[in-house]
Amino acid sequence: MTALGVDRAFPKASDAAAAARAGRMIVGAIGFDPDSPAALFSPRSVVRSDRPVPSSTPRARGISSVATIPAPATHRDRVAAVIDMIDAGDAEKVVLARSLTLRADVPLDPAELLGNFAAGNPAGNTFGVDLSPCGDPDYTDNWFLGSTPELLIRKAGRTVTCHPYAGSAARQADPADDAAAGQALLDSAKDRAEHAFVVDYLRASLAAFCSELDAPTTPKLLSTNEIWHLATPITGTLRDDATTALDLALALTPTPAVGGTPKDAATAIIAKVEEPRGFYAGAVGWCDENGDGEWMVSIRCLQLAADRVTIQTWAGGGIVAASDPQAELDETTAKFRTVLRALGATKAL
Ligand SMILES: C=C(O[C@H]1C=CC=C(C(=O)O)[C@@H]1O)C(=O)O
Repeated sequence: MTALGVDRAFPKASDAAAAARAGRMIVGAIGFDPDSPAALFSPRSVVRSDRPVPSSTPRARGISSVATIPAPATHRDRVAAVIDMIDAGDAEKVVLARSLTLRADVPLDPAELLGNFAAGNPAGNTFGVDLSPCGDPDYTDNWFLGSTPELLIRKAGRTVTCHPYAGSAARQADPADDAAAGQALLDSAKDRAEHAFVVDYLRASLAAFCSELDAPTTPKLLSTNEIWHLATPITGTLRDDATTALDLALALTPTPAVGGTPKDAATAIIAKVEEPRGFYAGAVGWCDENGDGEWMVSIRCLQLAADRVTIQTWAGGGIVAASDPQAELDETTAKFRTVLRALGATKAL
């Protein structure tokens, strides 16, 4: 779907949700903090197509690293501190993230990056959103682009679908090693527990909206080019078809795939421990005039600044009692590869 022109911006997500219920098309991005300004808007026109985003081969763009926030050792320390908090009973799961600031030698074209993301993960959900509608000057003419595997919510008529991902292992170059890494993930009690927090949350949250719900108790093993994941397809039937896709997205985000369990305790810990996430780990998508639509969890993504050479990207991982700080740091490093590949920077870094 391509949305062109801003007819009206809705920096308050609740205003956008009211407009969607009144039959307006809404597209854009919601931040990790639901109270931060949203880049949601009613477009002037929309072009819908069943065809995937055309892919392009990433070209080397002289990408260099400017900053790692926080330093890798600090991320490890934060993971250790959060494990202590979990042991003390403050939360059961907390997703901790870190970010990289990068610089390109030449200005980057958002349309070209979109094609690069599409090429890196054809089965993924490629997105590009102009963040200007949020109204914060820091985001004017900034683009938010990525290729996420994770469907927060899709609504078509009364049918809703979620496809949560949680539990990760890096893909390996050698096919036998790669298959073993996937199998080890599927067999890992720690990763199964980390995944179950997300499915339990969605089951409980969707029960408030759905008359029927199918949420399997056993996850599937799926992969992107870079990562093996545990994932569970969930489907439900809405009780009230006046509920829009945007209502559901706002009710669900952030799930424990990017926040934690319990939700409020985990997000309070994230706010205390981490730098603000901006639009990373929020949601990106659309809701049409009938309330149908699709919202993706905004991970495996970057923010391209108005200068077109400054890039910020994030990667996170779920921390549970059995997590290991070094393994969590390595997991975020592996997750950065989706973005680095789209930037043509895998070798450079
Ligand atoms: C938070 C991210 O991934 C989430 C989605 C899949 C697997 C995850 C994990 O294994 O921790 C995370 O929950 C990210 O990519 O930044």
